[in-house]
Amino acid sequence: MVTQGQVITCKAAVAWEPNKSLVIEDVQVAPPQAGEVRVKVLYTALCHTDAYTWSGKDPEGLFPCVLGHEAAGIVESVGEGVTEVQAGDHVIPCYQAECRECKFCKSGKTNLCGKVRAATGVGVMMNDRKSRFSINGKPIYHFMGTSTFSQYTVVHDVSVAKIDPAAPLEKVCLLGCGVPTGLGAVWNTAKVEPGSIVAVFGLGTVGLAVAEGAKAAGASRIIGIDIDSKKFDRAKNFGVTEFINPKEHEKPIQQVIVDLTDGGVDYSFECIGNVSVMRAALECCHKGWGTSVIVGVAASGQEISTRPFQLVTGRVWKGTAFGGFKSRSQVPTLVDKYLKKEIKVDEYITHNMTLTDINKAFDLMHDGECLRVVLDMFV
Ligand SMILES: NC(=O)c1ccc[n+]([C@@H]2O[C@H](COP(=O)([O-])OP(=O)(O)OC[C@H]3O[C@@H](n4cnc5c(N)ncnc54)[C@H](O)[C@@H]3O)[C@@H](O)[C@H]2O)c1
Ligand SMILES: N[C@@H](CCC(=O)N[C@@H](CSCO)C(=O)NCC(=O)O)C(=O)O
Ligand SMILES: [Zn+2]
Ligand SMILES: [Zn+2]
Repeated sequence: MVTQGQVITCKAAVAWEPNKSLVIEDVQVAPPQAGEVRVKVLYTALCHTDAYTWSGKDPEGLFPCVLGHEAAGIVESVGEGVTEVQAGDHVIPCYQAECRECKFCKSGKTNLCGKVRAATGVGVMMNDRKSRFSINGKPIYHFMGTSTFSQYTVVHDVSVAKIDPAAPLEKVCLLGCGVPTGLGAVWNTAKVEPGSIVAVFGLGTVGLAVAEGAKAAGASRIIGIDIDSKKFDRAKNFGVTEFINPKEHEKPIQQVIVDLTDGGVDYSFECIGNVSVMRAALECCHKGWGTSVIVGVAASGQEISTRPFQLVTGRVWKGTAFGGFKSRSQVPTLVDKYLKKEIKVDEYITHNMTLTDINKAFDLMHDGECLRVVLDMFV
């Protein structure tokens, strides 16, 4: 059946209102305009950032919308002027765009890209500032420029990475967010050196990927901190060498870590989204050089604080988006690394479900055993 140039009606999970169950709807997906790509999404995973926006706490959360940003699929058709991908290409949608032309892309200092960010932050496409999703004429907002909880989605051409077709899409969908974020936080943002002592706060997918990245970087000690002690056994397989549960200590966790490490860690990573933990993660760093990287996303209205003296005395506070990876250039390389068994991906997938079960899948994410749930979009 020829779909190119036609409106496609397909199934999507629509968030009509914050915190109300997602509803599987028949949505109309318009053809891609100039500079746009329509993707058949075959597999999507759920990330805690989807749950955060769905909760209503994200200032950029607009409703009704189609959430989802960790996925893999096949290009169905492309709009005018799109040269880097074509129908049939295997791709990973990238919420962090890479145009290679804007001030950010050319700076050599960041992976952030300015080309489409203003549009993706308000749920529309850049060309006409409108959505390509609708239900019987009512527009439904995009999310993060990806909206992968739909069997078909439209993305900007700067927001899609072409990958090796040999890669299993049901696995490499994870390379759209959580795993690269953790690895890149270590390799690109912190640039952890061999022999470093590392603290990882939060042992979910992102924290475990930090541990994996730190192990690969040659860290000598990788201290995992989580309020759920059941996380430790699994975390050992990702490189965590020691475990601390803050609930089992009277002293503040930063003091516990400083005492255990002769003055503090070289690098720490906050992978939870809790501003009190962000403070602890900074303050457990070694005086003079310790660097703390904020990875977790905290809700609107939340603010970080510490004594400025912590920074005056040489600690460095940083943050990372998508682990500092340049998406279109580096996601294909991560896929290749996975194919060469140089990075884990399968190990982060604890559940496989279908699009129709998406609400159950979100419930599962609050279960301590769950890392990533991958949805098969066409079953
Ligand atoms: N910066 C980025 O580009 C980026 C990308 C992906 C995800 N994120 C964010 O990273 C965070 C982590 O994502 P995830 O999927 O790994 O989440 P997750 O919920 O699976 O993991 C969080 C872990 O933190 C633990 N935890 C909760 N409160 C704690 C506390 N007070 N002290 C210690 N441990 C605590 C939980 O038990 C859990 O194991 C989220 O905020 C997500 O939105 C950021
Ligand atoms: N709209 C949110 C922004 C949340 C946020 O920081 N997102 C991360 C990616 S999380 C992926 O799971 C990010 O990349 N930020 C950089 C950017 O959005 O350009 C809010 O305002 O809280
Ligand atoms: Zn994410
Ligand atoms: Zn750019």
